[in-house]
Amino acid sequence: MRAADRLVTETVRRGGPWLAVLAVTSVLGAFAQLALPLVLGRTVDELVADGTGAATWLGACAGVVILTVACDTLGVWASGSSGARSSAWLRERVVRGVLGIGPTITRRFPEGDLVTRMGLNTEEIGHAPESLVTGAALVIPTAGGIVALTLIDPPLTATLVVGLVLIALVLRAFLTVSTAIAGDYQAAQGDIAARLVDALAGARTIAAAGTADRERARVLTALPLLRRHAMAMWRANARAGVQAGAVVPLLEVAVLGVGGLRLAAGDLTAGELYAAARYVVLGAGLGSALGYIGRLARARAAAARVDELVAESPRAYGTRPLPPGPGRLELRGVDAGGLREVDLVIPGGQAVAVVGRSGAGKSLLAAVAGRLVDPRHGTVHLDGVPLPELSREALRRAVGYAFERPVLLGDTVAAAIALGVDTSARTPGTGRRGRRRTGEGQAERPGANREVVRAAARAARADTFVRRLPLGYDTPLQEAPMSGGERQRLGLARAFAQGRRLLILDDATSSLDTVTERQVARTLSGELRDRTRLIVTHRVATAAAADRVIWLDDGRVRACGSHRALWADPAYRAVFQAGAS
Ligand SMILES: Nc1ncnc2c1ncn2[C@@H]1O[C@H](COP(=O)(O)OP(=O)(O)OP(=O)(O)O)[C@@H](O)[C@H]1O
Repeated sequence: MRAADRLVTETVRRGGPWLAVLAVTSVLGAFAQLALPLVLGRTVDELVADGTGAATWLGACAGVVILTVACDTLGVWASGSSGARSSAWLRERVVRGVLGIGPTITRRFPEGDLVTRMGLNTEEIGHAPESLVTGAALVIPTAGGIVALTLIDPPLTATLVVGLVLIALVLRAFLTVSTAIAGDYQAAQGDIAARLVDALAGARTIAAAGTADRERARVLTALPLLRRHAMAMWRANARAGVQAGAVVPLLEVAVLGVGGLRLAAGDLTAGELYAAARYVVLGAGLGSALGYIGRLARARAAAARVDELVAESPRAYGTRPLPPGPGRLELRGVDAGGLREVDLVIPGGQAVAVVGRSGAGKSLLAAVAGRLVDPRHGTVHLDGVPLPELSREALRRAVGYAFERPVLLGDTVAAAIALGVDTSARTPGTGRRGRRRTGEGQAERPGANREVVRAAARAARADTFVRRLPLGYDTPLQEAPMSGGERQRLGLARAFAQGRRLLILDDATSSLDTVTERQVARTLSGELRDRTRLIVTHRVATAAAADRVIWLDDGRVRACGSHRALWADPAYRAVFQAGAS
């Protein structure tokens, strides 16, 4: 729990100035509470005596009550604001961290579980500032109670201290137990979210199979567990509440008994006895920290889950730029999960097809070639530079990826294509470069961006259907329902617009009709021929059109050569005849 506690502390510190306001109001409120019995006691004594000073003390009572209410009100505001700031800081950090790790994060954490950790759990940690500061402020009346009782009558203090030790033990045990229960509860929540996200991703399949009921049961598998944890939390709460609550009346009885005897003996005044009874209740008020401790327990449990994300090392980038070169790719002794001992040299400017049966490691090779995945062993060089030594910017500009099922990101169609585009990029096939606006020096020339986007869309044969959309390139993505092939073409356009030296197409033309695929193939071997092209494919025509073919089998390079030469091997032909399955 130590790492989780560190994360909670760090998050609390990010509450900003509102945290200070919360601390001040909590401390002032606590002192006001502490002062109330004193002023009430003095008022009683004045009234019992001649009553001449009673008005002054009544005024003091009113002042203390007003201060208490003001502190409470401002405290609520400050706790909300500091909590919101803390959560916002943590969310920013976690989202940045998770996105910085790259695609491997979803191999460790299911997507729904990730969303729960980044959403619900970070919000729970956001309650920590209030729980910690307000809870800690409860120590003030307790300490004040001890001091005041000591001043009134030292023997009464011993009674209070014994009661406080009992309450502290109850609270400590409650924190430990409820942190564990809250962790189990949150894990069950994550499980439900993970299954739900899977179900939503497969909504079409579920509808087609008519298995919605079965799916509902599968998504809610953890529901009984969730209930059990919730009940356990309530039981722990009730147990601790009863234990801490029982101490207070017992203490009161003990103090009133002892105090009564001392009043009879003339060692205490009636006002002092009244004040002593109030201070005991105030001192034992530590028991009301239960609510704060419950919230703190949930924050700690949530922090343990969020810390697992924060502890994942983000992908490290180097600082080197990419020197001029043709886009030569070299893999040496690469081992990565499903890939073993891969040694390859792909000369710059070649179109290389990657073929093999399903599961042979083609996508993994594509991922390693552009550093979506780092190999466990071995190195990948682009124009002589190991990929991890390249700066993020250099890598992003050099490598463009297109996938079989591209996810389009951005507000509009143009933005989806321009994702990650540097407008100094050369427009595909034109040799022209987009220009930056001079003068201010920061803003890109919008026209340049548009030029790159259009050229890339033309190269991917997407321009015609995009122009037919209601607002053309400015059509919001949500208002542009697209077929699988159209999405693939936008995915291709995005890759063409971005990757200046290496294009990696992972089954990225599989949904295109034959005519469009042929047109894209012509672009690849025509205006894009100056870039190295790594094309994962199941289609024989694509392999035949490539300069050479890498044939993968069970994670290893089985052969590498021209399609024509490889075709002589019946096992190679079988890769296509069997549909690579
Ligand atoms: N990031 C990764 N890290 C480790 N192993 C991986 C990774 N991605 C995939 N694998 C494993 O590598 C093997 C090959 O998967 P890959 O997706 O590369 O096959 P493929 O040849 O592209 O198959 P298909 O033609 O069906 O798409 C699989 O066993 C998979 O579990």
